[in-house]
Formats: sequence, C-alpha cells, structure tokens
Amino acid sequence: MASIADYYAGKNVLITGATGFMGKVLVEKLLRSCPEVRTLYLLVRPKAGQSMQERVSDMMKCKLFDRVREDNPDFHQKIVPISSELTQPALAISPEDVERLTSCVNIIFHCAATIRFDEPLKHALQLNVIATQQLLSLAQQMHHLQAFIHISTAYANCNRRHIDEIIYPPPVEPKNLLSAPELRRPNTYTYTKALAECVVQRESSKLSIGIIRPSIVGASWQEPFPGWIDNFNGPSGVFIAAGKGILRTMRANNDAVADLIPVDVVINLTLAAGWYTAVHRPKAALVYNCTTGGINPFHWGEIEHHVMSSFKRNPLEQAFRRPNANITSNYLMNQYWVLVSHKFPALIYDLYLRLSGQKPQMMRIFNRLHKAIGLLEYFSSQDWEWNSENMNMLMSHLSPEDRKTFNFDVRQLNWPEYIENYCIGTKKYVLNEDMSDIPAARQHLRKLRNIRYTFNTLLLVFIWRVFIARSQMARNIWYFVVSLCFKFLSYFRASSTLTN
Ligand SMILES: CCCCCCCCCCCCCCCC(=O)SCCNC(=O)CCNC(=O)[C@H](O)C(C)(C)COP(=O)(O)OP(=O)(O)OC[C@H]1O[C@@H](n2cnc3c(N)ncnc32)[C@H](O)[C@@H]1OP(=O)(O)O
Ligand SMILES: NC(=O)C1=CN([C@@H]2O[C@H](COP(=O)(O)OP(=O)(O)OC[C@H]3O[C@@H](n4cnc5c(N)ncnc54)[C@H](OP(=O)(O)O)[C@@H]3O)[C@@H](O)[C@H]2O)C=CC1
Repeated sequence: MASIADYYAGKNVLITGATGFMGKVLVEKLLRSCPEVRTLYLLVRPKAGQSMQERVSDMMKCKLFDRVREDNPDFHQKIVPISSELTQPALAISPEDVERLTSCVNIIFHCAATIRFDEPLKHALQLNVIATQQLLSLAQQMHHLQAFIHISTAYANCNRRHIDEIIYPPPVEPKNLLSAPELRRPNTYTYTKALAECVVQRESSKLSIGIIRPSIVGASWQEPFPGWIDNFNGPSGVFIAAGKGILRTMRANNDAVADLIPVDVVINLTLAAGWYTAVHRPKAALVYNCTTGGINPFHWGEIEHHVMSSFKRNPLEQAFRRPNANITSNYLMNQYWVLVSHKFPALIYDLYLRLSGQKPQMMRIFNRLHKAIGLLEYFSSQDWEWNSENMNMLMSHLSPEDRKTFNFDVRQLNWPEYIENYCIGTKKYVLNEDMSDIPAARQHLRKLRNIRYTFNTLLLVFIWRVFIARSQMARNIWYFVVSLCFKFLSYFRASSTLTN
C-alpha cells in the first residue's frame, strides 16, 4: 500500500484556516514531508489592511517555514491563495475559483473556526456551523474529492465524562438553531463545534469523512522544532502570565488530568487520517479523539510545578514579580489569593504609577486576566475520559517509516522536557524575547526577590512593634525568644572553642 507521502504526491489539497495556529503547521508539514504534493489551495480572507496574498506571503516568511525553505526555496509556488470569507453566502468564493476548485481538489482539511469562548452565539454559529455546511455543499460538487477532514474539538461533548469516538445527538436540532433555549455547554465554542460535528456526519453517505477531535492543543513537541507556538490561547496565555509573575493563583484541580496535546501530533494524525479516509473509504465518518490523558496522563499540579521551575531557570524579561503561581480547587482559598496576590499588588503598583505621573494600568491587566482564566477554569477543574481506539487503529495501519515521519504516538512524550520547551517557546516565539537576555532577566528576578525580602522584613518589624507596644504577653514572648537565642549562641561559641 502507498505510504502517506506517496498518497499525497500529485494531489490538490484545499485548506481552510491555514493562517491560524494549526493551519500553519499543517501547511508546513505537508510541504516538508510530502514534497510531491501538487497544489495547496488556501481559503484566506483579507484582514487588517492586508490582501490575502500579502497575508500568505507573510505567513511563509515566518520561522516555522525555515526547514521547508531550506529543502525547497521555491515551495511558495505550490501555494495558491483563494479569496474567501467563510461567513458570507457561498463562502464568498468567486465563480472562477469555484470552477477551479471543483475540477481539481482531491482532499479538504477544514480547520477554520472561531475558537473564542465568548463569541456571540450568532457569529459562532455562522462560522463554525453554517460555513461548515456550505463547505460540505461545495465539497459535493468536487469531481475528484477523496476525503473531507473536519477539525473538531475533544470538548464538543464536554457535558459527558466519558467520550467515545462517535457522534452524539446534537444539543439542539441544527435547523432550530437560533431558537435554542439554552446552550447545555460552558461556552458558544463547544456548543457550535458539537453542532458542526452533526452537520458533517449527515453528509457521510455522500462523502468520505474523518473528524479529528484534539483536546488542548499546545506548542510543538518535535516538529519542525520543539516548542513552536504563536498565540496566547488556552494554556499558553496562562503560562506567560505566570512566567511574568502576574498570575499567582488559578482555580484548577491539581489531580485532574491536563489533556494537552502537541500541535505536531495533531497535524501528523490529521494527515494520516486524510490518507486513511481516502484510501480505505470507511462507510461511516470515523471520529479520532486526539488526546493524551488515557495514554500518557499528566496532571495540572505537575504542569504547575514544571512551568514554575522552567520560568525560574529561563525567566521572561521584565517580570512583574517572581514566578510563583499556585493552583487550588478551593473557591474561597482562590478568592483570598486573588485579593492578596493579585488585587492588592495591582492597587499598590497603580498608586505608584499615579504618583510618578504615569497612567495606571495594572488593575486593567488583572481584570482582563481574570476574565480569561474565568473562561478556562471549567477545563482545568475537572477531567474527562476519551476513548482513543481509532487513533490506535490508525497507528497500526502505518508502515514503520510513516510511524516515524508522521509520529502521533504520545506514549513517547516526556512531559517535563515538553513543558520546558513549551515555556521557552512562549518566550522566543510569542513574546519575541532573546535567549541571550536570560542573565539580565535572572538578575531582575534576584532584584525582585530582594525587594520582597526587604518589604516582608519591614512589614514584620512594623507589625511586631505595634504588637509589642500593646501587649504584655507579646513582650514576654519576645524576651523569652531573645534570651533563648543568646543561650543558644553562647553554647555554640563555647562548644566550638572546645573543639578548636
Ligand atoms: C501555571 C499554571 C498552570 C495551570 C494552567 C491551567 C491552564 C488551563 C487551560 C485550559 C484550556 C482549555 C482549552 C479548551 C480546549 C479548546 O477547545 S481550545 C480552544 C481554545 N480557545 C481559547 O483558548 C480561546 C480563549 N480566548 C478567548 O475566548 C478570548 O481571547 C478571551 C480570553 C475571552 C479574551 O478576550 P479579549 O479580552 O477580547 O481579548 P483578545 O481580543 O482575545 O486579546 C486581546 C489581547 O490580549 C492578548 N491575550 C489574549 N489572551 C491572553 C492571555 N490569556 N494572557 C495574556 N494575553 C492574552 C491577545 O494576544 C491580544 O493582544 P493584542 O492583539 O491586543 O496585542
Ligand atoms: N487551539 C486549540 O487548542 C484547539 C483547536 N481546535 C480546533 O482546531 C481548529 C484550528 O484552531 P486554531 O488553529 O487554534 O485556531 P486559530 O484561531 O488560530 O485559527 C482560526 C483560523 O480560521 C480562520 N477564520 C476565522 N474566521 C474566518 C472567516 N470568517 N473566514 C475565513 N477564515 C476564517 C482564521 O483566519 P484569519 O487569520 O483570517 O483570522 C484562521 O486561519 C479549529 O477548528 C478549532 O476548533 C480544537 C481543539 C483545540
């Protein structure tokens, strides 16, 4: 049977969401590991004053593409951007482009979505559900289509604790969408992704379909290099906030499984699923839960430990305080620490800014942080069990060579090493900080530690003085402790003179 790279040779691939985090990694891996692929058609919209061509050429200049550039400096010739706004009727693709796509596309990867948890329901439905439906209609007009791969999320059915690789009944009948009385999901994102799965499944008698359900997608594990990440989504923003010493507390369950999955693992599985769907043409849509928890579990408490230790060794520049975040599942405890470790220092710092004639900003930053972590806590406070039989089945169909090139065997993942590279990745690729500045960043942390020691000592002395002045008992304790110290010191001196 043809290897994965052999299968993609000469194929025309259509990708939505190629400018996003996962889409970029998909484009890069296809170009690097399937160098004979014919053309990648990317559905892109103009954005922020840039045309779609400018956006795609900027994307190809990014460091992620360094290895591809080395192997094939002309790789951009394989990329054809197609103008498309997915929320518009017929995806706003011109008739000429429709003609072109329907005549040649062999495989579709549908990655585009809004992943914001606070997206207004109407827009989330428009993009995650209705655009998916429209893309499926376009797919049905394609004469040579062999597979349609839809990227969903492992949390589409987060109202269940155990999640099989099946499509569950939708939270509401998709055609009654806008009159739905309640979400029955923590946010509009998971709700609309569940509906999208249902919409996709309904076309599975007409198309060969695969559905990939990744859990929390994190930085790359191995490819194209360890630690690549380019956004603040999910845990990345939390890690950065903790590394900067801003985030000191968060509600999470230490013992719950932290189901992170590296982006390169998801993309390798996606490409392998594309190959399997096209070659084996399964009768029903196959769902692949792409998770780590059941195979190589790691917990939020362990993540906290390794993130803190990594940022102490490789500090971020200009940290607000020394990294020292603690997670707790106790609501009251968390509220206490929010008050003491977030709001109080923010208040003092803003006061300092005001007094020095600058604009106060710390409280505003903390309010935004609290909004963001408030939306994530649902996922860090409980755990789920995902069945991953289809992932194992797919692995068993790969040749030994493909298992190496398209590795998605997370049993080999060494978590402490992965988290270290992840934290360094946020520093290098999200914050664009230079590794050569680490000695200065360490020096800054030492300065912060000394400020904290001085502040704590002054505070202690102040409290003690106030206490001693008011209570006879406190004075007695004080004299007792001081005389004990003197006795201990003189005993220590005497014994050291004797031994000399
Ligand atoms: C050590 C501790 C260990 C414990 C650690 C526990 C981790 C527990 C993770 C669970 C994770 C579950 C994940 C579910 C699994 C999916 O299904 S994955 C899909 C994941 N989707 C997301 O993560 C999206 C969540 N984000 C959102 O919904 C919105 O961004 C938020 C959080 C509501 C914020 O909205 P907003 O205030 O309007 O801000 P937004 O426009 O997004 O961004 C404004 C600016 O802030 C930046 N920013 C955004 N978010 C952040 C952030 N978190 N921090 C800093 N800056 C940020 C943006 O880059 C942007 O910068 P500029 O472009 O203005 O320069
Ligand atoms: N990140 C994660 O942790 C997880 C992600 N997923 C799923 O993986 C997929 C990719 O996620 P990720 O890469 O992280 O998301 P990103 O937000 O990074 O990328 C989203 C992509 O969709 C495109 N897009 C959004 N709106 C439109 C529109 N109206 N018209 C055309 N294109 C549009 C964006 O284009 P533009 O650049 O123009 O905005 C971008 O390319 C999604 O389906 C998501 O649900 C699943 C589980 C976890």
